[in-house]
Amino acid sequence: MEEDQNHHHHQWADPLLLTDVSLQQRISHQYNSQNQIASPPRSHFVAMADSVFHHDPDDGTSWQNDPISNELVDGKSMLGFSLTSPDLVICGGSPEIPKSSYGESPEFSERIQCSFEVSLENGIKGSDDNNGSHKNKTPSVRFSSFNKEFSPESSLELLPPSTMPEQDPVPVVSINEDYREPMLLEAKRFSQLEECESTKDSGERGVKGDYERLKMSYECQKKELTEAKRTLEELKRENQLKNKEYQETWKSLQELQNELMRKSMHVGSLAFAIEGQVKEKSRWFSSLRDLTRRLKIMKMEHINLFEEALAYKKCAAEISEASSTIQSKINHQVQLYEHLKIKFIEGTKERKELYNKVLELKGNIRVFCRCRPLNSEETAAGSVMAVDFESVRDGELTVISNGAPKKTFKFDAVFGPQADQVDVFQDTAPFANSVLDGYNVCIFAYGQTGTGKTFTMEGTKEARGVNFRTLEELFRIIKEREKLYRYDISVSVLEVYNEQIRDLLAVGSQPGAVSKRLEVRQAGEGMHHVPGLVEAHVNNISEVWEVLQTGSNVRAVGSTNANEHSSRSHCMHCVMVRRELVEWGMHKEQAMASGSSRKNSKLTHLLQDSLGGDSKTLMFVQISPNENDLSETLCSLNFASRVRGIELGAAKKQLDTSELLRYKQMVEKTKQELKSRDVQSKRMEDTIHGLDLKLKDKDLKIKSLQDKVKELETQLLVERKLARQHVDTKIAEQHLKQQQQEELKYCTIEATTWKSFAIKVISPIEKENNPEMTEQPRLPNRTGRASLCTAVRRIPLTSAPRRNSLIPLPSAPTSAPLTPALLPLPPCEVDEKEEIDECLTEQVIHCNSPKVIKSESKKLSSALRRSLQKKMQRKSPMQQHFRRGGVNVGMQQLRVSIGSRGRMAHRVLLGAGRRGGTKEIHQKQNQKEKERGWNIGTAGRII
Ligand SMILES: Nc1ncnc2c1ncn2[C@@H]1O[C@H](COP(=O)(O)OP(=O)(O)OP(=O)(O)O)[C@@H](O)[C@H]1O
Repeated sequence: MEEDQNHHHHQWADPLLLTDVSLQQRISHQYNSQNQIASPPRSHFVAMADSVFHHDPDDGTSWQNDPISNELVDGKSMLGFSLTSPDLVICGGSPEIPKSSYGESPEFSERIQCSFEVSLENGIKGSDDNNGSHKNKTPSVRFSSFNKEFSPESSLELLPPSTMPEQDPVPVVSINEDYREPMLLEAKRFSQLEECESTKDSGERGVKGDYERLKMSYECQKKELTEAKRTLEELKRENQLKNKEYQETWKSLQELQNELMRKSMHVGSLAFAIEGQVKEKSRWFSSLRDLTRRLKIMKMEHINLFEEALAYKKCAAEISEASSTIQSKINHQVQLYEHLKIKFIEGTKERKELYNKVLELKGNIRVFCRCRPLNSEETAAGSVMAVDFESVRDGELTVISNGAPKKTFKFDAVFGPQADQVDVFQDTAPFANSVLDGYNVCIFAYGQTGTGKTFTMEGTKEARGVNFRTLEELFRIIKEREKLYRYDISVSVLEVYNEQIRDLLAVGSQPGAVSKRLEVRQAGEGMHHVPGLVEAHVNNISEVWEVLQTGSNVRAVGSTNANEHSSRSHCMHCVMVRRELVEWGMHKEQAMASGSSRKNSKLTHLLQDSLGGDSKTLMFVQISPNENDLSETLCSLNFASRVRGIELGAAKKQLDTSELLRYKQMVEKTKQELKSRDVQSKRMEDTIHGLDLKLKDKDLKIKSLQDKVKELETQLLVERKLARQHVDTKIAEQHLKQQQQEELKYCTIEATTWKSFAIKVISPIEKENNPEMTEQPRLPNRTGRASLCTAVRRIPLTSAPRRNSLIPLPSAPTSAPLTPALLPLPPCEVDEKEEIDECLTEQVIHCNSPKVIKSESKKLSSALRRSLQKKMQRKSPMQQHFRRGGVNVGMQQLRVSIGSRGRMAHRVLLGAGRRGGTKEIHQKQNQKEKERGWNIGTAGRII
């Protein structure tokens, strides 16, 4: 812009210099030829950069010339200049300035190229006489601006006035440089004329001479005046013409100036717009850089994630391999476990058998003898002890009568008055184990009234009896075996009184109340039971206690001589145990009965199942220590001895103890093995569980990573697409703007009328999305001038060229080379489109370099070709033939013909009329079908 302005300045500065020099010459010439000027312009003219002033030093006034009329405002001078703008200087010219003087100006201006100040104060004839002192001064011209050829000290001076007093001073311009020749020549010519006239005057001194001289002078002046008048007229006319021309030129210049101003403004706005565009472009480039950087980062992340995913896949494969190994080990362990389980079951069975053998060795009916302590009354009465407890050892008991041992009894265990409930139960507990092993167990107490049967079996809250403790032991063992078995325990409490069975758990079973009559029945397998008896399910020992208390509270009680609170009845607690093997789901039902009993047929009937077969029986024979009860005691002990003696076979007792020991060792060994196997199996299960959890965690991680990779890929694709669209749009806009700028640059400034027309702007993106838009006819390119003020902007239809660094949309689907033979085929089906779409997607994702774009384009073309070939192959030759021949063939329309082997097959009946088309076409088609191995015309061919 600055250069342009300088250019314009130089271009328009020349007329200023031209005018100034011409003015200078004209002034010199005028004062030499006509010394008498009516109103001598004793003044100096100053030509400055922006205006020309006429200055009168006498009154100090200055006038500026009228730029339009080129006349001074007060009419004192005809000379003037106009400077309408800093760039444009228009010369008005004076009527006295001949045209020829303008011809010299360019050279002079070229040489000088400066503005200057002219001072003519002392060199003009007719100046004010009162200011004679000014005549001695030297007119001078001062330069105000110079190029490199002039130094700032350069000056242009007028010559000093003539020494002849009678003659008018002749202002002579002298220039102290070589550029003053034109002015010096003019001054020389004037001085020669002056010399000639002075010589003539010196020869004639007389009146005649004066007359003649005056006459000649008059004639001469007259002629000169006439000539001057004529010249003046011509100059006036010329001045008018010049004025007219000047006005036209002035108007033109004003228009041009206006146009220039508009253009300057337009250029300024364009510069502003360009600056904005440059900023926008830089912003977009920075955005693009940022996007590229992010893309790189995302690529790196993608690569890292991909590698991580691969590592995880590898890890998953390893885990899978480990899992399969573990699974095989588990299977092996499971097999081992099954084997051990079988062994365990066998061992358990063996243990049970051995245990039973041990019990059998000990006796299926075991008899414990328990003697209560003397009560307070007996002690107070000074009762004597009839039993010698000091000599009690190994189950032997000696009855004393009158201070001497009367009879010794031997039982499985003997508990004296000091033995508490815990001691008694220690030997009773193994029967609880037998109950859970599936044996019928019967525990009952037998004895005289008041000897402690109820105390032993039920006990008190502070000293729980055998019933409670046995059930407690049952629950303890159930807890131990809960992994192997599930047990269900129910309790029934009944009373046998006066040969009647009473359910103590039934509602309304209060003493004396009328209750439902219960009877003992025999089941199908010979088992005896009481139909309608309440069975209370118990899950823990507290429920057991409640049930026992309920039954105990409703027992029929009375008083005897020996027992103030005698129960007066037989009470029986039946505990039903149902066992279920956890894995096998087997069900077994067996029972335990306990009670306190007297000899009674009903009771015997009830205990029939528990007293025979495989059942185990424990009898507590309760005795009184009082010597007064000796006969009753001996009776009970004798009965118990018989019971024990009857059940214990002598042969069994004689079994070898070493064999029993060996069996015991085997049982212990099996138990240890089972325990260790259990621990091992548990460890393996825990390990497998932990590995399963790890595997699941890894699977979840892999899945989340895969999802993340997919998400990143999708995001990358979207961002690439957006960036590509954005950059394409911006490049297209940039391209359009550049083209407009180029058009503006090269357009000429001329007034031109345009017939405006609308051009639809098609962006590259629209063109991609609507390919048919590209097929619109292109308007012809305009040639010639361009108007700056057209109503519609001219926008080229050609889209901006793509950059290779960006991702171009593939144009293969429309530009793929299709051979004429392929063109008539119908468009691709959905699967082929999908294939192409896949190619496109793949291309969009991966093509980021020209090589890749080229290869992807090739891939796309080949995919298209493949899809079209598939399309051709998919249509069978027969179908193609029918399609080309114009025959509509469906399976229902085909006739079935019999082949050579008599098989039914579809046969095509093609009449010449149905095939359609000409014979030539038919022959060609036949030829093609033959080439493909099809012979439609063969009759009986199996299709
Ligand atoms: N081993 C013992 N230690 C302390 N006290 C006992 C013992 N045995 C019995 N007794 C007490 O003897 C009394 C009578 O006992 P219990 O009622 O159990 O006899 P019983 O045989 O059930 O009588 P019945 O046949 O008449 O019902 C009770 O007060 C009981 O507390």
